[in-house]
Amino acid sequence: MEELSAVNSEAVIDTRGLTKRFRGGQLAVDGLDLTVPAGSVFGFLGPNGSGKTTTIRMLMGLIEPTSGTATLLGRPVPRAARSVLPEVGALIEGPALYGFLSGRDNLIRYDSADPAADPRTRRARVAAALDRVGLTAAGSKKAKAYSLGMKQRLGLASALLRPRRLLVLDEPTNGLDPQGMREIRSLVRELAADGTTVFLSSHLLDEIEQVCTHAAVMARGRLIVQGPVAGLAAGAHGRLAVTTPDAADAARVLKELGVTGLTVTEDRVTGELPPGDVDLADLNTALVRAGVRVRSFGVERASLEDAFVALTGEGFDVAG
Ligand SMILES: Nc1ncnc2c1ncn2[C@@H]1O[C@H](COP(=O)(O)OP(=O)(O)OP(=O)(O)O)[C@@H](O)[C@H]1O
Repeated sequence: MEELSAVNSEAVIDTRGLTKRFRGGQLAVDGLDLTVPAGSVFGFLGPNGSGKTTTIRMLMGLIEPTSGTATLLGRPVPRAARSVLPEVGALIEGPALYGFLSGRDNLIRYDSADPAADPRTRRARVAAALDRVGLTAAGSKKAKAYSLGMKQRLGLASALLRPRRLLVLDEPTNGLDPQGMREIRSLVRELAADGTTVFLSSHLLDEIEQVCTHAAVMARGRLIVQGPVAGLAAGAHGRLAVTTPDAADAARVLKELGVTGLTVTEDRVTGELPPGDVDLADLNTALVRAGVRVRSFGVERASLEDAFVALTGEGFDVAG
């Protein structure tokens, strides 16, 4: 595993060798060392079946690890789950809602089931949570009349009925239309701006790039890489791209200068920059000297997808 960031002493989630082997022998999570810094929006990224939900279920004390350790907010789980989980809001596998109750009454019911929740402040906390997720106007509507995005926001509201230091969201935008996705993403950004650490799983690379400050990439139960999102993408080199009517000549010159993996179309050449320090100005000068008419010249920023492919040697090909 490649570690791109220094271990944060203020880790909100920290796991060492966390492993889950299911009874059938399936190794779902394999020796996970995960460090989620305080204040981050942390994306837990991986294709379907890579072990994300199993990890989250271990963190939330829902299933026992086979081996390894985990701490949440500095305290060991599952041992200290009782004392630590009240400070953690979680949304796992979609909210359980009563369709015949209003959004507001769903939250009241949910809060009433929490022995640690103060009934005297219940109505005010429910109103504040509805307001937080933009459901004040729809609060009296029956939940069965809610769109999927509204249901998901109501689920988030249930995680926000008391102050939380950490929110754990399992695929919070799964199944939502683009508008619903945008709403959840902007809500996540707002919550993070208020100082809550958000840990969210996703199989969508662009989602992680849009909302997360940090990410960890899982594949087949193993952690491939973790660190700041900007650093992860930088781990894959950007591709040089030249637009020119003299593409074949350009490719020949670039090849001589050590550019590899060249692709040539009618008016465009792209390729991998050679390792080490390369002055792009020298490449451009060489092209011009060779009589190549350059229309545009630059390096395309590597995406997290490029990084994933570079790290695993396989495409990020997921269903759904
Ligand atoms: N209760 C279980 N018993 C046996 N195998 C399981 C169980 N739960 C999950 N698995 C297996 O463990 C592996 C990891 O599953 P997990 O649900 O953690 O992946 P995931 O990354 O969350 O994917 P998804 O997004 O599809 O939920 C999969 O191969 C899955 O089939």
